[in-house]
Amino acid sequence: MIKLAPSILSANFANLEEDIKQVEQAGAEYLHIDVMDGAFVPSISFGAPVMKCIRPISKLVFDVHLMVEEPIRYIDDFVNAGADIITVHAEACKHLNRTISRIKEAGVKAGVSLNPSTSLSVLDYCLEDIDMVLIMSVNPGFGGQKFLPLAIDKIKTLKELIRVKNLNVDIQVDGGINTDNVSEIIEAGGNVIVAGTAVFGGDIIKNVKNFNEIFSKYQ
Ligand SMILES: O=C(CO)[C@H](O)[C@H](O)COP(=O)(O)O
Repeated sequence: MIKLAPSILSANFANLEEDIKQVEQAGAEYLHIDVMDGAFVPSISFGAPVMKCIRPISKLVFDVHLMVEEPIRYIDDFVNAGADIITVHAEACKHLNRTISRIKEAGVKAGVSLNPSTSLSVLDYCLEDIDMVLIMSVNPGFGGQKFLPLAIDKIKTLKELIRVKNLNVDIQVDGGINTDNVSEIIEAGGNVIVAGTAVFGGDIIKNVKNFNEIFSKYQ
């Protein structure tokens, strides 16, 4: 199943409730929540208190992408604020194994994200323990960047690795995705598609429906 995860980084923060309701009404399944600390990435976005405020207004899967140094420090905060999935960057964790264990002990799904230049080999000793890999197709920190084509081979290789090991791990792809390039990403093996600008820029309901129409060809 291919799923759309609209990234609220590109939503209108003065109108967040309405924007979230629109993506939900239009048929998105996840809400991608980009948390940036101004250290691991240059920007600062928002933290668990904001997420706690939006949790009661939506039944979407809250898919939290922690772009923060040593995310282990914030796992309990985001679990208490209503996260369903917590994804951490391999590059940001001193102790990745411990961080994954902490997420799973807290009762939510665990994801590991890789920057564009990070090798898939960092997954060698954790792929069996996680629910999702997030392949960054831009350098994290900003919405509205151009998709990096190097992600395609990476997705294909990861998909094959998951197949050979007979695992049930989602491949999420994030950055610069729109209705023109999403088919190539799905054909490479991506099944959780993050889109910010291409969802929240313009007519939100129409944008979500356009993505879902493309997804329906692969279901
Ligand atoms: O993680 C991110 C940036 O670090 C964003 O989720 C990502 O860039 C999505 O935005 P867009 O679809 O506009 O590229």
